[in-house]
Amino acid sequence: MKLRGDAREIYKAIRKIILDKIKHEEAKKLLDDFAPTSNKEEILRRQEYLRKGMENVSEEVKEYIGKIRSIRFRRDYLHDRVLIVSEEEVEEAEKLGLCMVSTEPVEGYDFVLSTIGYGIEVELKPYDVAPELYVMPLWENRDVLEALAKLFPGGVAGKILEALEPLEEVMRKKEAIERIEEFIAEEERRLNEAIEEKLEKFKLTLSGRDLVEFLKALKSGDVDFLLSKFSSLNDEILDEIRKAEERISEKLGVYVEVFPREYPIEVSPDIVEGIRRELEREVKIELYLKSREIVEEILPLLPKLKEEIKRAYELEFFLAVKEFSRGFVFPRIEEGGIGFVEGRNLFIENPQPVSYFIGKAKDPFNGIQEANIVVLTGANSGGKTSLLELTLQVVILAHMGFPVPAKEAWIEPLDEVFFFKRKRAVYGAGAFENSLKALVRSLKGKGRKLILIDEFEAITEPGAAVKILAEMLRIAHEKGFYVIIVSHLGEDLKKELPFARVDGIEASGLDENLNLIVNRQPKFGVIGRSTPELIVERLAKKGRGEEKEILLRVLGRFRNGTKNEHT
Ligand SMILES: Nc1ncnc2c1ncn2[C@@H]1O[C@H](COP(=O)(O)OP(=O)(O)OP(=O)(O)O)[C@@H](O)[C@H]1O
Repeated sequence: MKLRGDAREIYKAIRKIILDKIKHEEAKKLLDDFAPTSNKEEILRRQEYLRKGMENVSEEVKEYIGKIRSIRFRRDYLHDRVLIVSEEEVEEAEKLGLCMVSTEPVEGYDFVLSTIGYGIEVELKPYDVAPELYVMPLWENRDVLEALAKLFPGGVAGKILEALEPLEEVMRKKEAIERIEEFIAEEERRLNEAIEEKLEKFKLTLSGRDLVEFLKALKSGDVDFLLSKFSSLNDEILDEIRKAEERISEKLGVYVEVFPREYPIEVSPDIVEGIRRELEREVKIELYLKSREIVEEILPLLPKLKEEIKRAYELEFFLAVKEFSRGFVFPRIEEGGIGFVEGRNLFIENPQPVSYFIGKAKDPFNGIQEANIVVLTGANSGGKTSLLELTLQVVILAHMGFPVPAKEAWIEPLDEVFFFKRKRAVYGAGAFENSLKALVRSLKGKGRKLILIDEFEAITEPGAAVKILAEMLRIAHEKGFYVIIVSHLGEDLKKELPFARVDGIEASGLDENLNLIVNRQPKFGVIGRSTPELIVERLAKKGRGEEKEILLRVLGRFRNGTKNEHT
């Protein structure tokens, strides 16, 4: 279905309301598949799809959907390994583009892979040469897998999580190695403090008798005795160092000798760096080997994982549609015009529900004049424009295959929908000419059309407007188009077009806050008065001083005028 004139704006506004309820771009994209269509079967197919989708989705999944992200697997060039192959295999190996390829052993790599017996034996397959490229993105997105496992119990995400479990230990090591400087610095400080304390104590506990013996030994040159006095201290220091190293090793998962055996204890950055590099190398190999084991289990599950992520986005989409269309109804798709019962304008907060139809008078409109051309008249600010918009909302959503904001609705599939918004009252030839052209264009050709026009007369004088509109509406009538036109010229148009129905929205007065009391529900077949006197009255009551006087005089003219009409 084609959207003409300002109808596209309404479509965009509806889309925005729906899209604002969706977080993920991937889920937002699903709405693109719901562009309005004139194809009845397609509309029904979409209705069925949405009906089922909304039925099966519940609020509880929201929490998990929020955690879903697409998991991207990237082909990286890995600089930590070299692949040694035979001359014949070089081309194939290089094509993999995963790491350095050589026909002979080369120095400077953390580990060596080979098809010809130099290092770790591999086949020339990407998942053999670089299994981490498959495994690591999954490991890094465990939260996504966990959310998917909750959304689809028994699915592949849960299986992948299980397969990843053996990685836990090596990943813990890897993380610890990244913090090795921090661990060592902390232990170094602790050690120095502990030793300092021991030295302090040692000095304090040297008794007078010890001192006498010490001096005696010094005199006699008894070195062994002297050293024995310090050896217990030395043992204690060594013990502290060992304990500190044990604590570090526990964190790293391998034993490392970090500290020099002398006081004060100070580890040079070079040594830390050396230890780190060595540990990293070990962990890389371990990670490679573990990944290789895991990748075999995981590879066959990846296509299904992609599907699960897609389904999660679909759930998010269904959830948004469900939220958007709470209290809505799927319209019946049938011939004979457009109608809705208790329609609620999406752009108005807490709207008064309005029922309306054009074309055939189906239940509950039985007995009301049927017409393809309807003139909507009535009170200023009564809700005429809003009713045109509501009609558009219902029509557009119905053609999207969506539920519509009403209790009941039916729609004849249309080829084109035109909406001509009220243009500012500019009497310039340009505005008039353009609007006229647009209106004429809408009447051209054939097809099932709905044309909504908001106060065309605002841009020309009423006399001319009646002539133009009467003739145009007659053409629309002859062509079987549906037209709803908002106009204050109801009386004149009714005379010219007996086949048209004129409906009216009425204001019955002002409430205590001087707001217009309007029944937004049009009365069928009744010309609605535009009640400008109520606006004058409102301003008169609100006004002050001379302004008030002027307005009261104008109001008086209305009252007298009315009296005169009756007498
Ligand atoms: N069904 C409704 N429920 C509640 N408020 C409504 C409803 N329809 C319209 N309104 C409110 O009434 C006001 C006037 O609506 P609208 O512009 O549609 O009136 P109008 O008849 O086209 O006015 P005008 O004669 O000035 O062109 C708006 O603020 C709108 O939000």
